Amino acid sequence: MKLAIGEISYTNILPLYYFLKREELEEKGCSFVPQIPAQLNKSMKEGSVHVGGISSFAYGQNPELYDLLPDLSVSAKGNVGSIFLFSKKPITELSHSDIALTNSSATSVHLLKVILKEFYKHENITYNLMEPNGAEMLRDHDACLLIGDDAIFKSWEKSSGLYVYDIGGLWYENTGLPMTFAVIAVRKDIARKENQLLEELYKDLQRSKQLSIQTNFQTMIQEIIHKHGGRKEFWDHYFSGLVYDFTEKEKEGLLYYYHLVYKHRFIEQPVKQLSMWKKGLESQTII
Ligand SMILES: C=C(O[C@@H]1C=C(C(=O)O)C=C[C@H]1O)C(=O)O
Repeated sequence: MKLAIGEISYTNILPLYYFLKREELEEKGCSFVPQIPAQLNKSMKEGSVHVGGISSFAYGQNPELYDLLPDLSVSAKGNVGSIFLFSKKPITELSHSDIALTNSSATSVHLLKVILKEFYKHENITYNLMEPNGAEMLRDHDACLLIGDDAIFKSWEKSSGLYVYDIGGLWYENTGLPMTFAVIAVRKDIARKENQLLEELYKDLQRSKQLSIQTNFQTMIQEIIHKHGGRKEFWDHYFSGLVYDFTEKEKEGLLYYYHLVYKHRFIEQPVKQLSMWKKGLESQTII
């Protein structure tokens, strides 16, 4: 296997993958590995997956292992629409509470911890990682955090008197910055060995992103409705809130996130630079 490509198994990343020429890539030695973010983070670190979307938090834990593919990310400037805290109490009253966290995430669980500590000054919160099942999580906890399709489906349930907070929105209100939830990373060892194939994949990811945007996500949305249900207006609104670029502004937001997760010691080393992959060359570190 030349290139094992990780594919986050949530709807949010689909625009980057939907129009890939999968068969051509497979003929050239690529394979696709669909997994939830927490599994992909692990597979990339261990080396069984070589390139693809991972939690931006996972890059921050091991920046020495990866380069980031330029102009690609899963980000939001404000509400993200699929990362929610469902709470029995208002968010201002969560000190001394018990919160269940989905075990599928890395970025959002730490983002929530940072928001509650840094911006709300909450103390003594107990966090428990659990399978992403909202009803189970809320049985013995004051609140639960869900991400991806699990969060979307839970948000469709009839209102049950819960307070619902969009974590991307809370980040933006407090920082004025976008938040990058997933980056597209490549292991540095593979980037050197498989540079040409990587270039082809990169071009194809860019093409998929462009086609998705040009077609207003419509072909993709038809298929999503068939698979998951939901109204066209819901999905139109969802994709209009997601950002697939990785400009200086997203980088600024991400570096500020790394600053805060380091400040609260969720990562061991500060991350002040991002190492970007560059076609045909050694990676470049940018500030
Ligand atoms: C936008 C989202 O971002 C996801 C959140 C992740 C995390 O919290 O680790 C990882 C990958 C992203 O696909 C989402 O959950 O819908």
